Amino acid sequence: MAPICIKTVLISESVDPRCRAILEENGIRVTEKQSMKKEELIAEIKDYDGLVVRSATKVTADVINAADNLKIIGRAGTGVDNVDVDAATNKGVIVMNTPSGNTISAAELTCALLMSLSRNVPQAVMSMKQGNWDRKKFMGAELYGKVLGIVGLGRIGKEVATRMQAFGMRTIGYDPITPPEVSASWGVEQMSLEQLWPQCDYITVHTPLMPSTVGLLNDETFAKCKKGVKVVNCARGGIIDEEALLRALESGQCGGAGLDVFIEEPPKNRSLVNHPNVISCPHLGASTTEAQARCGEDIALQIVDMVNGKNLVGAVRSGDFMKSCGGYLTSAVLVGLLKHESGCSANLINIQSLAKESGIAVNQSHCVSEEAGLCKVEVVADGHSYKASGSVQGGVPVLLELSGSVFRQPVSLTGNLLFLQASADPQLLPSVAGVLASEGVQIESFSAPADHTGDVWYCVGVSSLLQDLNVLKPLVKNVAQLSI
Ligand SMILES: NC(=O)c1ccc[n+]([C@@H]2O[C@H](COP(=O)([O-])OP(=O)(O)OC[C@H]3O[C@@H](n4cnc5c(N)ncnc54)[C@H](O)[C@@H]3O)[C@@H](O)[C@H]2O)c1
Ligand SMILES: O=C(O)[C@H](O)COP(=O)(O)O
Repeated sequence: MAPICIKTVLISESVDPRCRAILEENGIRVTEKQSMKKEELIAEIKDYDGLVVRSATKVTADVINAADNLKIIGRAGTGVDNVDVDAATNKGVIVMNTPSGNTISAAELTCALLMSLSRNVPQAVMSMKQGNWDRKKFMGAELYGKVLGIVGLGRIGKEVATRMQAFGMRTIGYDPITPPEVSASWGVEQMSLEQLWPQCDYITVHTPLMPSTVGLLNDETFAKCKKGVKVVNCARGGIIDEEALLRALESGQCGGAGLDVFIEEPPKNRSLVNHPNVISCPHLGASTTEAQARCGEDIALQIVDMVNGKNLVGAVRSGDFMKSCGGYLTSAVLVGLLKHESGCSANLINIQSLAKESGIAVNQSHCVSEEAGLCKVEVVADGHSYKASGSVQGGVPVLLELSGSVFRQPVSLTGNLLFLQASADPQLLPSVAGVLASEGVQIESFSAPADHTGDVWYCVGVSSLLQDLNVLKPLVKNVAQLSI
């Protein structure tokens, strides 16, 4: 991938000092400013190329749109629900996280809450501190032989399962993505939620917060559970509906809850926190020295790798399509087509959402090809069809064919590229070179197709993009440019 220039980074939360040190060792100026109000952040962010946050900074569309230079939002941790990823993507800002740095810590806190719920440890501690010695009130129940339902069998769900199996718990679970045979290999039997609810003595949720997981446990689903079921939420506030939980605790349908996260943090409404059968923490899942060291270090290294054009690790959405050859090629073709059509500056990160907004339908399909790794993309815009095929060679995405023109050599999709469609003419290159020179642009490479019949596509590597593509229009039938 092409390097991205990051000279200044704002760290807006308490992130491990290794993060700052690594960024500074790599020539990036770092400012740390914590607990800023929204208006302060909006005023501050204008000057920075990068922002590093944890979960408390709300990186809303207002903040992103105020950030004229912003290229990267780094989340030192897992959840990016505090970042408006759509707004960032539309503005061409990469959002990246460090999803595995705090997995063990979050899993261990979940296990601690499960154990505390079974033996009323926090309540007993409080009672002791008040001078009591109450052995009857805090009668517990063993975890051994009980059923633990795990909703969300990703990184944390898996670690919780294997730890709680050591206590003799039977672990069952549900995840729409993790295949049942995979979770079975670490001892979790998968089933539908309808089958899961009535079997569980304990339920723990480990999904992201998204429309399909909001209120997974609600009045209706609590009613399907065993009376007295105990629940843990160490994932995100709202996956267990807070009002339904309170009702279930009051009716005894829920026997206890361990909560590390809340819809509003800190919660203004303290009804759950103050309930005698609730034990809670102020979002401490990732608050260990080890997790913070990993996340702080990882996010800094990921930013440095990106700056050096080495790697794009941890990118949340842009990364998903940029990591694949098909996604890269689709984005590159779209940037070429739309760069001068859309009012907003198009780049490889935001182009797919800009295209969607412009009503351009992009269909990516995969077909089995004899040439492994070959990828073909067709973009239909304004009734014209543009087809490209490419692959990744030595880690570099290359273009092999553009709308019927098969290039003699693969064209590296890096740097500033000019695509020209014209009828084959030996005078084309000198004429184009003359126009480019008069615009102060040098030719760095030239790729011609193998077959010169009819209108064909050429690719010209240039020192910089042209201010106005119209200067080439008298010489060519079609022209597009992009910077990668
Ligand atoms: N309390 C904390 O401090 C803390 C720390 C780390 C992570 N977290 C949170 O924990 C959660 C899990 O993190 P992770 O790293 O395991 O994520 P992950 O992406 O590895 O796993 C999430 C799993 O949820 C599954 N899922 C998605 N929709 C689902 C649904 N409707 N029903 C069931 N499963 C569904 C996904 O398929 C995935 O396997 C996230 O919300 C994350 O933000 C909290
Ligand atoms: O999603 C996460 O990584 C956790 O919720 C931790 O958030 P924190 O970095 O604010 O502790």
